[in-house]
Amino acid sequence: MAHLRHPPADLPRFAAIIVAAGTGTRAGQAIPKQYVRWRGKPVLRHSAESLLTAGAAPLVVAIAPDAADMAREALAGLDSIMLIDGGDTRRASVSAGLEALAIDAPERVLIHDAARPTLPQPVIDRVLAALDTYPGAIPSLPVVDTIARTKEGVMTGQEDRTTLARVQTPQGFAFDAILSAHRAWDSTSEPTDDAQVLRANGGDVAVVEGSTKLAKLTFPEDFAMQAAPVRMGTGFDVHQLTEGEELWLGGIKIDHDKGLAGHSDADVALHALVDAILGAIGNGDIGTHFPPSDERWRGAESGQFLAHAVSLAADAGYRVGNLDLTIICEAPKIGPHKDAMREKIAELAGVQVDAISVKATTTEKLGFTGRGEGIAAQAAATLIREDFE
Ligand SMILES: Nc1ccn([C@@H]2O[C@H](COP(=O)(O)OP(=O)(O)OP(=O)(O)O)[C@@H](O)[C@H]2O)c(=O)n1
Ligand SMILES: C[C@](O)(CO)[C@H](O)COP(=O)(O)O
Repeated sequence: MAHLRHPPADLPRFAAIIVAAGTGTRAGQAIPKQYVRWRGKPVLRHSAESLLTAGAAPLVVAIAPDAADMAREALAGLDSIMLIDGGDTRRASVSAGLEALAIDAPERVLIHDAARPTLPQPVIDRVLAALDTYPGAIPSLPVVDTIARTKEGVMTGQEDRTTLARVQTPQGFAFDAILSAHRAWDSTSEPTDDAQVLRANGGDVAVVEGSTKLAKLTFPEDFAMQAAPVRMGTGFDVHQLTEGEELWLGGIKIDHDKGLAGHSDADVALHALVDAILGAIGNGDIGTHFPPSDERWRGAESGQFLAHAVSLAADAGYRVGNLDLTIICEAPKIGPHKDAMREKIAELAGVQVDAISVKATTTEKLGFTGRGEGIAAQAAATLIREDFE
């Protein structure tokens, strides 16, 4: 496994360290979490492949000494990998990786948690680009929740979240700067990341945009979403037909004597599709993400709701497989508009038109749809795990 190769000339040159020597105690899996199969392959292999594809050479992987067989199996067939023994803490594992690289020191190094399997190339690019200016760079996400200070179960204050960020890996460094910083660290305390180590030694750290896809697998529930290669969800919605409103259905404006009433454009068909997608990823419903109490969504085009649901599915590791929609009304006639709706929905969902079905039915003049008081829609969605062929 120690066949080192150089990256193609057009790729940025850097070394990388993946720290994979932890026990994964909080994840509660039968084996350390970095060796658990996740989205088709061991957790560790995902980011190893991403870093190698991005041009990391060599890629040092710090493992627990008793996990060598699992590590070799997880990384089988990958070139440019150096397996080394990690330490008792994350810091010690990183230090061991840096010392292994110091023998033939690279200019730059990325340090990454094995526990963050999905590593988008644009994040690597942003971190490396920041190293042109700074000795350190970290990907981060904004804090979206209120951050409270607490004592004995009672809130005692709050932080100004606009000054805070959630820090991820890979963290990038000028190699000599991070090696010196680790060597100088006072080992009576443990840093939670390497940016702290660099800053403690006087190095500036740039903050670049991270990715929700980089989420760390920490607890058992973080593994829950990964099991199924295909997930399905259903959605249902109703809006009232009233005079003086435009009629939007399936992303298409239809000439009709009445339109649907609602906080947004009231496109009942797209709303049912949004709920079907959110249902498939277990992420609430349209009201959770676009509450009617929020003035931003007054009169909003529902196409943006569908596009957002698709992006949430992508964040969870899924793409749309197919969408099946049934519109329930006496009028207008849906048939003449079906193809336009299919095309619009396919565009919003990022799939081919043949993955979209639009059907319509009446309720034989029964009930509120039969009396023309409203339109209902129901939908089913399948989502396919991104790595599933
Ligand atoms: N002695 C250690 C401890 C942690 N890590 C690595 O540091 C990363 C981030 O740590 P964390 O998610 O906390 O992993 P664990 O320490 O394994 O988890 P836990 O705290 O639940 O045991 C992981 O990829 C982990 O393998 C490491 O290389 N060496
Ligand atoms: C390095 C890190 O992933 C940055 O967010 C994080 O600090 C690791 O913490 P852990 O407790 O070792 O998981």
